[in-house]
Amino acid sequence: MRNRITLPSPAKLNLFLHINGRRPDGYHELQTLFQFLDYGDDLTFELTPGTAGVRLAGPVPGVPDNANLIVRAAQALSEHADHPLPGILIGINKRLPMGGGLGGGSSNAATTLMALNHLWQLNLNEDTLAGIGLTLGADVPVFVRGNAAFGEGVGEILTPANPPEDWFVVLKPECNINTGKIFSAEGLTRGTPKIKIRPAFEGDASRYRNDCEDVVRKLYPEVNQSLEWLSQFGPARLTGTGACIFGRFPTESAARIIWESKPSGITGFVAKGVNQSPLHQKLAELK
Ligand SMILES: C[C@](O)(CO)[C@H](O)COP(=O)(O)OP(=O)(O)OC[C@H]1O[C@@H](n2ccc(N)nc2=O)[C@H](O)[C@@H]1O
Ligand SMILES: Nc1ncnc2c1ncn2[C@@H]1O[C@H](COP(=O)(O)OP(=O)(O)OP(=O)(O)O)[C@@H](O)[C@H]1O
Repeated sequence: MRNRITLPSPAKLNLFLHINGRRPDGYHELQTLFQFLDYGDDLTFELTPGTAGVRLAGPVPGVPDNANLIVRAAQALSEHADHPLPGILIGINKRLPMGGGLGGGSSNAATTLMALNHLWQLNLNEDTLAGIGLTLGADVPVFVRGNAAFGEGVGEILTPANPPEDWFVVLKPECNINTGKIFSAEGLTRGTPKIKIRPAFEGDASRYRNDCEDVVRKLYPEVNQSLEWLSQFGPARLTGTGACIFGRFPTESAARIIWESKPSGITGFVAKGVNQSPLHQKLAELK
């Protein structure tokens, strides 16, 4: 049994995102296709016997520790313990932009649930962890399950999928977008009819679309400009509610050529789409 583990906390892309309607509680019914990227944050978990509680080695800028999804995930998990828990120190190597639509905070929460379930020897099953995750954010369950998936409901009803594992150029226009603001925007496309998602969409990237894109382009000219630039080289899409956008390429070298020519001032990265989460790959190696 190790006392210290470092685990990946990968990004996700919404390869497509349809909004089918609004529920009475204000949340939106979605259909989406999630894929992971082999790029993300790293979290280090260290048991500190003789102490109690959860501490972060350093703060996430702009996020008070008690609002950090890592701390909230650890607290939610600790309520399922039937034995005293040793203290834990968590280090964060943050690479994913916040408010980027890459699910960074949700992914951090899922990595924390998986890591502490192991280190605290709670033996909770995946269904229980995904259920705890959903109380923290709509995107947490897919990171707990670890398979590329069609998502329905608010993204928690998941059917494993196998989209092509292409390479992506991910660009982060210079703005942060609040998910709640986009979902409450007046002109948001909310009435896309539900599709039978399984066979038709998985491999047909030409049909991918994101219903948040029109509203985000109008509210954030930086996103509009970046989409216009990237779509010169093929279809470019928004992930989640933005601000990040992505273009897909069949090889790493094709993606890197476009990356090298990006306009100055835009940040981002090149990464491979993967259908098994890097978190689950690492956990399988540790077993
Ligand atoms: C856009 C996606 O990233 C697609 O994967 C997710 O649906 C967003 O997931 P998330 O960031 O975990 O979102 P949450 O933290 O659960 O929700 C933030 C806010 O967005 C709105 N929200 C979110 C998800 C959803 N299906 N309908 C909504 O209306 C709600 O006002 C909510 O208070
Ligand atoms: N550990 C964390 N890492 C990043 N953000 C966090 C964390 N904990 C709490 N947050 C809060 O969550 C907000 C959303 O962060 P996140 O990185 O998940 O955005 P996102 O990529 O747009 O997510 P999504 O795709 O789920 O909308 C941040 O603006 C921040 O206030």
